[in-house]
Amino acid sequence: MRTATTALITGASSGLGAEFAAQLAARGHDLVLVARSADRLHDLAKRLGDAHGVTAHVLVQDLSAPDAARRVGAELADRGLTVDLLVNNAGFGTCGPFETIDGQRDHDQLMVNVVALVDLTHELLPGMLARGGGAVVNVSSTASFQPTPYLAVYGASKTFVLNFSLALRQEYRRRGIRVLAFCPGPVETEFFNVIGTRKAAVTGSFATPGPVVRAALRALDADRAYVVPGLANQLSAHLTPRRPRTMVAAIAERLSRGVRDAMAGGGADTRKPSGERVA
Ligand SMILES: NC(=O)C1=CN([C@@H]2O[C@H](COP(=O)(O)OP(=O)(O)OC[C@H]3O[C@@H](n4cnc5c(N)ncnc54)[C@H](OP(=O)(O)O)[C@@H]3O)[C@@H](O)[C@H]2O)C=CC1
Ligand SMILES: N[C@@H](C=O)C(=O)O
Repeated sequence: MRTATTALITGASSGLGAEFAAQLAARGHDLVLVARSADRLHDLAKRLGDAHGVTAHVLVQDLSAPDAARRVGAELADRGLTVDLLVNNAGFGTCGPFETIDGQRDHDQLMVNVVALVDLTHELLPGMLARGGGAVVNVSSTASFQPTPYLAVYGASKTFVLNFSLALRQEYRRRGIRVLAFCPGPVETEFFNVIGTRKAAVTGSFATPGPVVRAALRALDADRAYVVPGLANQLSAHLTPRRPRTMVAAIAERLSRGVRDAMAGGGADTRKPSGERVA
């Protein structure tokens, strides 16, 4: 008899995704862990299986591939797995003046942050509806609430994720499906190594993954539409949309010049994380 519910988490090999996996395992969910880094996923699956007695499956997939979600769906079917909670977390950013960013890298960013997220929802939502319930957590960002000069494609990808999630929630809220847009501000993860500078965190204040993911799961439990962890992040998320859009974009450009300068050789701040924080 099937008792545990299963959560599929993309980008589970590090950062927020690994933290979602740990907190969901502690709640008793079986897991499907998706990312490219096979060794990290297998280590995490073993660790969480040993610690919490859950079953953690590993599914190695590059989500920038055009048929990534179809491959994930086919692999789940082969293994006889169904998914009750989809956490679309995998993602990365690019930054700097637009013309300095590699076009293929931006293309791949949209494939992972946007296309794979929509495609995986297409793969898994029909099964949730057929079984009478389920949930989707889409990882957006505080970058979703305004234009983000020098992170133009990244911010726009997260605006897509926010609005897609809010729309989907309205479509499915009476059919047993919860949809949450999770909009964290800067969090200490490998995100800033990948993007190339800690200056990409324009506020300069970092949270740690534990409390931020706890806030997401509390919001999911409460069936909230979206959540912005941290008071300062909430204030900026809720105040900026009330100003003229062009003014917000102009202010954002001034505040983000550190990102531009860092990518021109100004140097990244490489401070290490310490303690647990919700920025
Ligand atoms: N850290 C922050 O300040 C914030 C992050 N976010 C969002 O949180 C999410 C998680 O990022 P975070 O944990 O911070 O960063 P990390 O860099 O620590 O984790 C990113 C995860 O995404 C996976 N990933 C990246 N590219 C691909 C790919 N092509 N195919 C499959 N998986 C991929 C990585 O796995 P692998 O390399 O093994 O494939 C990794 O597991 C992202 O969507 C990010 O935009 C939102 C707001 C703030
Ligand atoms: N929200 C963070 C990333 O998405 C940031 O502000 O850097």
